[in-house]
Amino acid sequence: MAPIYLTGDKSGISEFINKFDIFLFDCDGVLWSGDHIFPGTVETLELLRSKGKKIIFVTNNSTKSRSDYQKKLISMGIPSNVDEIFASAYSSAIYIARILKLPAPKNKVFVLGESGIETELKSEGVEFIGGTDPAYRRDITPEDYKGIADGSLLDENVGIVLVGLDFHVNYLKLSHAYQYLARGAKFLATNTDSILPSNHTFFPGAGSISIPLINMTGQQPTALGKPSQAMMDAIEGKFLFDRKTACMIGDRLDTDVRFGIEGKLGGTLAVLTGVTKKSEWEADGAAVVPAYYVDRLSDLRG
Ligand SMILES: O=C(O)[C@H](O)[C@H](O)COP(=O)(O)O
Ligand SMILES: [Mg+2]
Repeated sequence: MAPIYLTGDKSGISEFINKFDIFLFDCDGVLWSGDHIFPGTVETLELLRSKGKKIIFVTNNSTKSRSDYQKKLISMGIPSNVDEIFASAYSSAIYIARILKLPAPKNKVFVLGESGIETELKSEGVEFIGGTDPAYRRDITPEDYKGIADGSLLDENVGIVLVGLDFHVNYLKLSHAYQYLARGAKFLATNTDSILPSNHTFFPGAGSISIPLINMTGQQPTALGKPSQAMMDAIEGKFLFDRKTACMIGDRLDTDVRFGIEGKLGGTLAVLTGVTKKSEWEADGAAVVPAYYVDRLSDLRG
């Protein structure tokens, strides 16, 4: 069924808003593009809150922790508290600590990613190496080749390799990560988004960081961000909402809209300020089609 276009349709917009009690908001490509907030975003969230709607921020961006995101939201004029924020670094930490629960000592994580992952792993008491450690932010040396090959530079307690968006990925980190996977470590990814919408264009996404390891091992990582229903279950478990009264708002079909559809939410709204273009769901046989769409989030202000 073709999605309902709401931009400029006042009665359609109020019918849409009245239909839902809770809105799950994607961030990159919907609220902002990098550090550039889209005009009218603050007012649109205020409008929904003024109508008693619950708002949860659900982002695949693992570079920040929930408290980092709270700071970013507040810095952009969006009042929020940590409890309203669900990010892929957090859902990954929960999965590792509370679901995977590998027996010690071989339960340490080798991180390919930024501080957001480290903060959330720490908050769940999960040990890790790699990540933002400056010891890995350098060129590989002959000593590295030798030490990696004979294992003297590897940590035998690493049982998991977790890959997220890493702005400092390099040959040395990939070499360590590969060795751990080759030794049987679990291959996890915070998310597999191919590109990152930022500064009104696109940059390599987390999914593009794990590709070299997929290529080397032939393994696919277990992805813990949208559209993973493990994340939806965790959100529902935390907020105890009726899925039929919830709507997922996002800029990507393969993560956000699919997340809402497979999560059996009452609705999905696609916003055309990020990754997905209308032509993608208009294509013959398009697998994922949103229920509604707007040109930009602020169109919900009518
Ligand atoms: O590369 C990435 O990790 C993604 O592009 C980014 O995280 C998307 O974030 P979201 O749109 O889910 O807020
Ligand atoms: Mg997005």
